[in-house]
Amino acid sequence: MLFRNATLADGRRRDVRVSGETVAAVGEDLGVREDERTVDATGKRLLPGMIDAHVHFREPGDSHKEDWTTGSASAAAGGVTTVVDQPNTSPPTVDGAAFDEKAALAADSLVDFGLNGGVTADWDPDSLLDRDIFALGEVFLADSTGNMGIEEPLFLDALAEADARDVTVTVHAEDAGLFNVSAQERDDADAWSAYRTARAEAAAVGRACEVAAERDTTIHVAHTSTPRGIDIAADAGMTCEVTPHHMYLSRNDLRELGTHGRMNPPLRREKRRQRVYDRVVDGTVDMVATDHAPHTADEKDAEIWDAPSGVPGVETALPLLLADARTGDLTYERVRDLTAANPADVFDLPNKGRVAEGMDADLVLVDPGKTHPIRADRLHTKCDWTPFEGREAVFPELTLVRGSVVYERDAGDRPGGESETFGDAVGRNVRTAAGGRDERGSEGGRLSRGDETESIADLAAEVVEEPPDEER
Ligand SMILES: NC(=O)N[C@@H](CC(=O)O)C(=O)O
Ligand SMILES: [Zn+2]
Ligand SMILES: [Zn+2]
Repeated sequence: MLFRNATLADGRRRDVRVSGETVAAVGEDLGVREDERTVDATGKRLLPGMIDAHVHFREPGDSHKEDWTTGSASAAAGGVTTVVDQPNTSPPTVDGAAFDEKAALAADSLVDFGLNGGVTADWDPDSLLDRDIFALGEVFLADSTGNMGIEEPLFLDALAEADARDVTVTVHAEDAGLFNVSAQERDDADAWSAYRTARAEAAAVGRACEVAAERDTTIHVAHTSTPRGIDIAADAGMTCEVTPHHMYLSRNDLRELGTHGRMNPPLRREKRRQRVYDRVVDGTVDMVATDHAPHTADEKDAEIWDAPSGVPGVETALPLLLADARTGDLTYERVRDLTAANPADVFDLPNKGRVAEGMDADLVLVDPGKTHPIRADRLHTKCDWTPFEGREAVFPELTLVRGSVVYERDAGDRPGGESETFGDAVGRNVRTAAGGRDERGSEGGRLSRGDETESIADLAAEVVEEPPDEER
């Protein structure tokens, strides 16, 4: 397959040839071969597929919310070519048998995948870490969907087990001891945000980074939602991700979203949202990951204290970022780094994340000139709703996973329209494909940052003093 005259993330115009599973050549005029499909990419952007390091595809146990077929179709249509599934399924992915059960289900995936291993009192590190897990996590330092919250001693055990086998640990950082219990007297949707305070996140991020640094290891902080949490992780030399809902939605949106806008960590004040967005723009944030957490609309239509936490997002993340690249709020290079190059570096996927010769042909073709409003009924997640209804976004026309077309839409049609087609379930475990954990480099691909870990204890202490409503 040959993409002719495509514009890459850095603005270069190039022909890109795909041969088998990889990018065979990137050049100025590669010449057309008779036996290959040619795509005229003039005026279009050809980007590396998104690596979404945080999704919940709900199998086994909750396939009425999502399954690997619908979740991965949603990913493919949104330009996501690798997903990382989290362990809070039923049963939870905390031992070798549970991992094997999930791995068999993931064979339905249209896109490449990683499967994380979880930590609970019942986990079995020996059998779990013997499998090709992607990372250990998200380790729940407070309860979220699945009630997998653990206490610090178990977290320390998990850090040691993972470090001994060179597995990265990812953390859901909230400190339930700092939740604002007085908010429980309220019954409006905003009460959830008042309850799970910004301070509870910052303190938990600080503490998790501190204990990791003391043990001379690193962690990746999942779904940071506050500027303070991001700064603490970055200053500690750790990595972090931000979700599209924390980039684009704030407590102001809860009037309209109601209980559908409940998630962990919750939506923050508008001022904090802006500062989170600034940190995505300036590169303090390492990656965008969706925390795609589907629940049905029926389930979400409950009292605020009864509704499940989580929103879908895997299909709309890259399209929303590309809409911002169109207006200039983000550069295409930043979008590439946030969605592909950085997750590939942080999680050690050397064949993914860039459009270059020899890399996996995980590619997304978009026409930056064409925006479409996000409509729930045109998305492919089983949960059938979106918190981003009506927002303009730039959807892919073509998505390739290791050279196979997994999603294609006629350039003239709208997303979710008649001319849309999906490919076969070609997805593979990215750890197994790389030859398993033992054969990967021992250094991992963590982004290097200054060694400023001494100040973490101070930062964490400072956070505990901080008044809850201060805008930091
Ligand atoms: N984010 C959420 O609110 N929910 C997630 C769990 C999680 O990531 O904490 C889910 O699995 O539903
Ligand atoms: Zn979480
Ligand atoms: Zn999650």
